[in-house]
Amino acid sequence: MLSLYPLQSSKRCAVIGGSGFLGRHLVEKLLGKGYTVSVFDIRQSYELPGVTFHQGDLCDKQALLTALQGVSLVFHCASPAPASDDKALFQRVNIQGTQTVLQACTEAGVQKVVLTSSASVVFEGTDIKDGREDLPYAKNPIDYYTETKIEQEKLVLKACDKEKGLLTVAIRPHGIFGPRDPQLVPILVDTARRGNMKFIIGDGSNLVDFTFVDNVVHGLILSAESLRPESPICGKAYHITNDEPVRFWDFMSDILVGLGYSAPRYNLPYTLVYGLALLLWLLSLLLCPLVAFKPTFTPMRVALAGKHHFYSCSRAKQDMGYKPVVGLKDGIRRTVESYPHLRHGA
Ligand SMILES: NC(=O)C1=CN([C@@H]2O[C@H](COP(=O)(O)OP(=O)(O)OC[C@H]3O[C@@H](n4cnc5c(N)ncnc54)[C@H](OP(=O)(O)O)[C@@H]3O)[C@@H](O)[C@H]2O)C=CC1
Ligand SMILES: CC(C)CCC[C@@H](C)[C@H]1CC[C@H]2C3=C(CC[C@]12C)[C@@]1(C)CCC(=O)C[C@@H]1CC3
Repeated sequence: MLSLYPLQSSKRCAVIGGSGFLGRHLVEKLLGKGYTVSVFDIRQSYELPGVTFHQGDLCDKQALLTALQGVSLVFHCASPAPASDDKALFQRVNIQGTQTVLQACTEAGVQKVVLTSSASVVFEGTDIKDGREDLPYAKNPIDYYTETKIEQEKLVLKACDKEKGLLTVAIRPHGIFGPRDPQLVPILVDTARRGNMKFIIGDGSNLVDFTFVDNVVHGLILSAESLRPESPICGKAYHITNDEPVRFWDFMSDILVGLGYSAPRYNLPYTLVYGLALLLWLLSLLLCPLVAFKPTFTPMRVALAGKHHFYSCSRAKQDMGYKPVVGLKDGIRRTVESYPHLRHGA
């Protein structure tokens, strides 16, 4: 029963991965809503009044237990970056580490766990249009990141147990963007600066979701505040997007042009680029003991750039009243303005 730990304040929470892009936006919003926040992360990237930092690896249960003292709500937003492509690291952090997080939460008397999963858990490199949460998990995940995010989500949802007093939910955002994002805009600009953003992969008509970070934060907090024993959201996964599918290449062009770069113009056949990306990836695996090179166009990125992948968030609308708080155009404008150092010529 939830009354097992009555002394814990419902406004005291922990954000695991709170030094990262999404985690820090979440922490800032939580503070604004009157929460007291403990951040647990492998690194400390900022200081803020009202935040206690605990630096440590989430695979270390003792370190977690210290950070979770008196905490009733945990947001789990930590993961190695997809670009690392390090199988052992993903398994250790996303699978074993998540098991450790769940054990520590149980031992510390935490009542609610909100996982940041990913809509990619159902993406296998083929088109997804208006995908709902009942789509099966990818049988052939396209990379180790996706493979371990699937196992992580399963673990967290299975841990939901009203009798034991632990409620869990998984939020699945897609293509998060916004100020301070270390992936999407920096990789895009780096590729453009090297002269490799001239081409459109496929015919350019594929629709995808990109989600402004504030909308993800809104979905995370909404789910935490809706998570009660009688709520329909217990033990379930929810897509959280901007609910405005956009052509992948229009979105990329808006960011590039906004930052003073040219939009890609020439089309290349999807299968050709995907085949080349696969070949390069295999080569990088074979040659890694001799030379370390990381291809920009990985099979996952090519699939994301050339296929439809947009998701329905009607379940989140229905069960928790979710509605995006920032529109796509506004999100793109705010993002572009936040990267003066990445502008062309800067
Ligand atoms: N960005 C996106 O488009 C999407 C992200 N997600 C999910 O959202 C979550 C947040 O992603 P995002 O903010 O983009 O990622 P970031 O890399 O910016 O944030 C993740 C944070 O977790 C930290 N971390 C990594 N390993 C450990 C560990 N062993 N112990 C403690 N902390 C650790 C990272 O540190 P360090 O940087 O040193 O590794 C980083 O500070 C992730 O779970 C991701 O899978 C889901 C869908 C889309
Ligand atoms: C070089 C270009 C073809 C593409 C540059 C932009 C990409 C770096 C990004 C476009 C879609 C993004 C995306 C993710 C990471 C960055 C992109 C590939 C995720 C894989 C991040 C983690 C997730 O859970 C899913 C995301 C899907 C979209």
